[in-house]
Amino acid sequence: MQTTLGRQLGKVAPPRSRVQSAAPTVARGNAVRPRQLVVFGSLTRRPEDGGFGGKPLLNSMEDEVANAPAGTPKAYKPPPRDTLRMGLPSKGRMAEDTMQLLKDCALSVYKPNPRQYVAKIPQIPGLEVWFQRASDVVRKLRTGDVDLGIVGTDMFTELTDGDPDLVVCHEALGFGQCHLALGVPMTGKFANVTSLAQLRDMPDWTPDTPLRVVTGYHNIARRFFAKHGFQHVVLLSADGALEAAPAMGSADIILDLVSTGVTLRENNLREIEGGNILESQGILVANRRSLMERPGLLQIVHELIERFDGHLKAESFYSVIANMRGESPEAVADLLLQAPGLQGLQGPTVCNVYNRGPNDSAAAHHFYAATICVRKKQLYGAVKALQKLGGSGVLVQPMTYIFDEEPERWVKLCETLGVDPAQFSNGNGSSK
Ligand SMILES: Nc1ncnc2c1ncn2[C@@H]1O[C@H](COP(=O)(O)OP(=O)(O)OP(=O)(O)O)[C@@H](O)[C@H]1O
Ligand SMILES: O=P(O)(O)OC[C@H]1O[C@H](OP(=O)(O)OP(=O)(O)O)[C@H](O)[C@@H]1O
Ligand SMILES: [Mg+2]
Repeated sequence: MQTTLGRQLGKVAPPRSRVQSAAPTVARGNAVRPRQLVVFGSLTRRPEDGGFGGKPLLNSMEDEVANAPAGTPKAYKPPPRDTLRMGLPSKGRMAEDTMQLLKDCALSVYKPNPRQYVAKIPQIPGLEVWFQRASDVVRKLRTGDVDLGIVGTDMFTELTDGDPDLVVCHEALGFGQCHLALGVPMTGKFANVTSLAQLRDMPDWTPDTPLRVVTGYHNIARRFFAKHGFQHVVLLSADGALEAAPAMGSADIILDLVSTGVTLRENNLREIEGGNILESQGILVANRRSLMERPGLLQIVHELIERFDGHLKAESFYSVIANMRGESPEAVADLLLQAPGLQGLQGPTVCNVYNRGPNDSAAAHHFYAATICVRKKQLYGAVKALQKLGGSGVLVQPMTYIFDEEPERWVKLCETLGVDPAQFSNGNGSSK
């Protein structure tokens, strides 16, 4: 997608003089859409620029579908297959975190060797795992070459543009948390720019000297700047280390992922008010048609949601057992139910402790063991409260899973798809 010039410049933007502004269209991949407000840099090749040797570049139908704007009728149909497929990121932090999540959910991904891109999950026999770059997971979900996938919200939003053929089955997998934001220099002409409105209203931006934004998220950027009334913007491309571009002079500002904020800060950039565009984390996405037409896929999604939710919910709780003095189990339960933070999820479990006094004599006090779930953040307060109520021998254990009767997300997904959740619950699914 880049010209020779782009490659010579190490994939970062061209100097301002080479930027073509005020072009009437914006291109991404092979999709061209008319737009007035935002222009693009000369590094992006348009289909009408022609291909090699002056001949137009030909694209496969699969490629057209993978990169088409949302809502485009899809002519491509994936080759027939009997297997069910899940795409997972093949490298980088998303890959590691995805594998960790599956491991935490007692799902082992069996990959005979590291360079092989297909794997099995023995606990879910009908499902093949295919490792792909995260962006390709999204593209293959769109074409239907994979049925399920785990990616970041950022990538999903950038590449699908609200495509109704894809369905988000789990929107918060608890890893890869970051946000997409503008990074603006702290010094120079930006020294006093602390908000989006101030950035937009700077007199510097004209058709000849547009605001140069370097980003890997052109679709999101185009929508964002148009929505916020920016008149003269040029989007430039780079594959990494974007934070260097303003200091290098090859861009004015950046639009990139931020997590700790260290990279921005170390490159003398800062976020501005109104410049946080999108919150992102790992999500589970499915091809809608696959969900409806491929036998067994919904059962697998049900199982994945149950396992993910069971694990993610458990992560924020401890199981706490305390020996409580009391007249009866009911009296102990009453005591706990009245104390803030000691009710557990649905109420405490209280049972007998068969204790003896010294030398096998009768015990001076009768104890009951009360078990409750306590939020990790509230643990210390809960222990103190238990002690105040006469609790002793307080045991704290990590939780592995908390399974609800039916996860809310699953019920919502069934509603979205117009299917009855009851037909998939309890024993009808794949292996447990
Ligand atoms: N700093 C970050 N903190 C949390 N999540 C991130 C961060 N950077 C990227 N991600 C998530 O990881 C996904 C993949 O990012 P990216 O393509 O940059 O790969 P990577 O894992 O950083 O590896 P590399 O950049 O070396 O290819 C992003 O789409 C985003 O969801
Ligand atoms: O806010 P922080 O915690 O500093 O993280 C933000 C950085 O992380 C990502 O880069 P990555 O490390 O993936 O390097 P890359 O630019 O080569 O992709 C992202 O593109 C930012 O540069
Ligand atoms: Mg990266």
